[in-house]
Amino acid sequence: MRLESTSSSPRPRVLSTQALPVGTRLDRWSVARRIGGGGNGTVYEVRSRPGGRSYALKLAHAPSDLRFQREARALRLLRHPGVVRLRATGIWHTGTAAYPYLVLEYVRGSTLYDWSRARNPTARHVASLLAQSAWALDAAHRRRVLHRDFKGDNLRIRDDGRLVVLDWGASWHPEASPLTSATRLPPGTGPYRSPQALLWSMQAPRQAAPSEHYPYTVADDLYAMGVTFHRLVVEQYPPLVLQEPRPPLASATLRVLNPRVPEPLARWIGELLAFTPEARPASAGSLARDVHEALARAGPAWDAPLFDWYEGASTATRTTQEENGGGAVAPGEEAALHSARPLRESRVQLHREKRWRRRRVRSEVEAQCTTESAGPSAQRHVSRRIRIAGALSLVVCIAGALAQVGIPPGNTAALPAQQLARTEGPADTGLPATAHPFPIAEFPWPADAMSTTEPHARCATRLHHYLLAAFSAASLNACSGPQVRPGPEKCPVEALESMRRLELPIGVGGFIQLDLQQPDDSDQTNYSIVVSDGPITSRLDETLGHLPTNTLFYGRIWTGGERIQGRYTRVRTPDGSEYPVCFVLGNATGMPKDQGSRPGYTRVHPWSNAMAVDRFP
Ligand SMILES: Nc1ncnc2c1ncn2[C@@H]1O[C@H](COP(=O)(O)OP(=O)(O)OP(=O)(O)O)[C@@H](O)[C@H]1O
Repeated sequence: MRLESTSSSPRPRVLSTQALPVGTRLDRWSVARRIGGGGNGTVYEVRSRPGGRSYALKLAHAPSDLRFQREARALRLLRHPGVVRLRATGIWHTGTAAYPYLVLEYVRGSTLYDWSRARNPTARHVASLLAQSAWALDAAHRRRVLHRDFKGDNLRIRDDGRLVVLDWGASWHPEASPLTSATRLPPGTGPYRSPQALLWSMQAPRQAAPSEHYPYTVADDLYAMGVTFHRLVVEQYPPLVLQEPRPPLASATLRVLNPRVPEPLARWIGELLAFTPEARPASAGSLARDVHEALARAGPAWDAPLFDWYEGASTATRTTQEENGGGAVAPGEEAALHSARPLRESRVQLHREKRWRRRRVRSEVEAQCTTESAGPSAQRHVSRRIRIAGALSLVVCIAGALAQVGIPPGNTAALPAQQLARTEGPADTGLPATAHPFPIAEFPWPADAMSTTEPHARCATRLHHYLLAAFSAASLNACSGPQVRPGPEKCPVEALESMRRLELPIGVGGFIQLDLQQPDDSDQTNYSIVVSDGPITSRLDETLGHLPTNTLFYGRIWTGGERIQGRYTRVRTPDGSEYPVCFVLGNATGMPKDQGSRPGYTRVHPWSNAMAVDRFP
């Protein structure tokens, strides 16, 4: 890889890996600005072409830094909305040194503590973030990945309130390359270390062999989470404890420091900070579920700002943020008008988007239901004899399908609609029906739109919906099973033209939520949803060319082969504009099926990529 200038202007002079000049090129990535630096690397905002999408490129300070390899491997194991996504890796060769780098999704927003200072959050906000970070850690722990440097500085809060865990360079996972460390404690940050880690490091020089390392566990990550949220709600670290305190650090103590912290929130934090690992929550997931359930019942006390420094602000000190309902700010931290305005605008935009989603998603479901129930006119006027034949086929199909999923045909009447839905609902996973990775108040999708169990107002019930769909399929296909994907096809000229105008070059890929009609439970269990042949609506989860986040992709999937194939031919942006496009699901070879798939029952990860193509394979 060469280091070069982006233009014909003189090549930028590189002074240090920690201060690359704007315009420096690392492979195809061009530096747009320096975001910040940590102990091991410097993070730059980069683009692969002018005006293109931003990424965060993290360049190692030390040549051949093994942490980068470790971070890349951990991130490849984790695909979760609460975990920063890895786009690419590379090595910058300069002189005789080779500096590894990672290209990550660029997470707009601010770090947890900055976010809190600028916003004076409510207990509900904080609990929502506690649940989100717990879901993200739980997803990692299920994959046997330990973060080992969990702290507020490594959490970024997006503008829409979603939390992303960054900096997995210190993480541990079964295939991690070993990090040599003089201290023998894993890399991490002092105040976030558990009492066990501190005690071990104090005693280790006498007791342990030089090669012995501290046995870091899930309980250490949970303790670090407790420290993070303790600092967040009382603006100080918890006391250093090296022997079990009597009485234990009670939630009451925390509430003395900040009486606005509701008892359950103080209790959760207290439990995370329990001296003995056994007294901490059994898992990050169990904590997340508790928080989520409590939030669903939380009263108005949870909606008051957590800090009182905003109270009593005279109108003279009120800022644009306050005037526009954006919440108060700390004395001395009032946002200047020039930054308050974008803040306000982004909030207004968020509201608009929420409203749009509510309408759009509803109309989406309605449209699909209407199409399926009404069907093409040929079907509507189908003769009585064909209906009878169709009904008979339907019975055979349902019996066949039930046999495939192991449900005795005689029991269909007793089946709740949820069990006939395509997704495995929380009941299948042993989770409470209310469980969701993001508390309802914070998750940008309306609960009704994402639910597979709630019948839609105009779509009688899921059962009805599926019966109608099955009836249509049975009538038309005579129970033909998975449909055959059509052969290769050129992308129509108008689609190529609109992709050119939308700056979607062939080969560019975007991150999508595969099936809009299924809840995003990706972090709860085994990362799978169940899909079947037919139309599909996916949601773009990032900006791609001129397509904004939340653009809908309309297409069709086929599940009959080794891999799932999908073609998208139309997109609709949040402002309602539609464009013809040609995108495939995954890449030219499709998308892998998850374990447990069998004919007629295809499990997949709920998140995937869609790639622009000039011909469908
Ligand atoms: N993907 C990202 N998107 C946006 N900002 C990011 C991203 N990754 C890191 N940053 C920001 O870049 C800055 C430096 O990152 P970071 O501290 O993680 O570097 P580091 O070398 O890993 O630090 P350390 O290992 O010492 O914690 C921080 O402000 C962080 O919030």
